[in-house]
Amino acid sequence: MIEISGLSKTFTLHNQGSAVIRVMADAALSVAPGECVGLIGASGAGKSTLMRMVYGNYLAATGSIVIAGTDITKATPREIIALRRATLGYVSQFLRVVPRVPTLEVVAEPLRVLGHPAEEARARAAALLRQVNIPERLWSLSPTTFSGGEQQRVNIARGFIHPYPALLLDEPTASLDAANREVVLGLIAAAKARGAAILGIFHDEAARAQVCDRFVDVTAFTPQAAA
Ligand SMILES: Nc1ncnc2c1ncn2[C@@H]1O[C@H](COP(=O)(O)OP(=O)(O)OP(=O)(O)O)[C@@H](O)[C@H]1O
Repeated sequence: MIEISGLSKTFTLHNQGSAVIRVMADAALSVAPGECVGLIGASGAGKSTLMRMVYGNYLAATGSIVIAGTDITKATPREIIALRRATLGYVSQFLRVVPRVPTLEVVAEPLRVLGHPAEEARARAAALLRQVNIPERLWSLSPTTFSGGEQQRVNIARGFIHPYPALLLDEPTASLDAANREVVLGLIAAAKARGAAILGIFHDEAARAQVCDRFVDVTAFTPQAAA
């Protein structure tokens, strides 16, 4: 479902004499349907950079990232948007939303843009918000004033509302208490059971041991190690 090969990345620092730094060389990994692969490696090894390339936010210098048949390194912006709508979900640590949109609508939105009727999308959003323990009195408010943990749970509800075939998770349990952490690990397990291919960064070792089937150490892709 996710096939990465020969992937390398350089950053050009335009404000520092156009210095070019190589941060990744010849990265390769694959994630099969129903599998959760955890990215590990020291701070600065390139985990976030790799995730951003898979989501299409960072350009690759060389190589390919094929997701459900589309090579995101060569896709047009329109193709990337279509892939993100239907196929490739992403749950980041932080919620970014348009101000003043109620929480229920924020969570329902991914289904709305896929053409699901408003009532169905809202019902599904309500069920997920209940599951991640966001009190109903908050659903009509914008999540911008919510606590860190509440915002993260809204983000998780939004990220799991559509059954994406491929899912990227960046620290999905970072600011959660033990009970909510278990809820999120349950959502991840359910996504795997329905066949999602999941690539994640989890600093929480117990969480990653519980949901990951295997790990890829990105240190192996740093240019020094590859040289
Ligand atoms: N936008 C950028 N411009 C220049 N260098 C960058 C940029 N983003 C990342 N880097 C560099 O790429 C390398 C990998 O960073 P990255 O954030 O991917 O590491 P990480 O493994 O996710 O670290 P952490 O666990 O601390 O989040 C680092 O040396 C970093 O300085």
